[in-house]
Amino acid sequence: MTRRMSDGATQTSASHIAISDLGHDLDGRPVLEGISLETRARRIGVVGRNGSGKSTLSRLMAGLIAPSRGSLRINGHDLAADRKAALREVGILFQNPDHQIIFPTVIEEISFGLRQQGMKKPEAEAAADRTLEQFGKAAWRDAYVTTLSQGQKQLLCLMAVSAMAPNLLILDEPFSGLDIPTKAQLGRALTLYRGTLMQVTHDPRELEHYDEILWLDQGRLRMHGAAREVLPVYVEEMTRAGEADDIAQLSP
Ligand SMILES: Nc1ncnc2c1ncn2[C@@H]1O[C@H](COP(=O)(O)OP(=O)(O)OP(=O)(O)O)[C@@H](O)[C@H]1O
Repeated sequence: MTRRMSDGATQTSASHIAISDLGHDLDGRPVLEGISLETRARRIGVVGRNGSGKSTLSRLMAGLIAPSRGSLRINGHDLAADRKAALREVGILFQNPDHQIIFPTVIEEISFGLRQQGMKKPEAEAAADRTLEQFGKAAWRDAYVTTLSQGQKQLLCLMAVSAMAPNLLILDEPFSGLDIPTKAQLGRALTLYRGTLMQVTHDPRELEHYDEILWLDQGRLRMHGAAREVLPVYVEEMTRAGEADDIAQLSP
């Protein structure tokens, strides 16, 4: 549950994710099927090959789309049906920050989500200023977004979702395309986050210190367990697949 403290700052805590027999169709074709899991882990990695359904699962978890079958609850809420709960419970970061940023300046962008959560403009700007301070980026306040690099835009998106203090933060490959130092700096910023983090990535090295891994394979949950159990099996299978030539196969 998110709690607002006396100084106006918010505190987040770990989330309870409960998924039962979840299935989802896109263009009349099942892209997720028979997914059931329950977890209260704080750091969850999602792996799987291209097209295995990772982004679709992320969007379902964030309540951006409703499942075709089964149920999905975050801290007891059906987020696709309850947009107010979704704004409070979940934040999502996508791969391309340009798809996420809508305002011309940094302070407007960070304040927007807070206003969506019901804050008045001065209160939202004060909370946005606190977030900028926490990240050591107070100097960015009035900067135009167009002057930021891709990594800086991604950090802005991270600050904007962090300001909303969601209990579940979903990262859908936000670090692909960033250089190594920028990745490291964003990674450090994430360690400040106290809620549940779910990160989609193709790079198992990013998940070594995570608690649990979900491995999706052709829309099904192939494995769910501790990182030390799942990652070695996943890496071995991906290495084997890399030695084959299944990229040559076209879908019917
Ligand atoms: N808008 C859409 N309409 C129809 N099919 C879609 C749509 N978006 C995705 N798909 C299909 O759904 C399946 C799962 O896609 P999804 O993007 O969830 O996989 P992914 O694991 O995130 O892939 P990647 O690693 O390439 O990002 C794929 O077969 C994809 O082609």
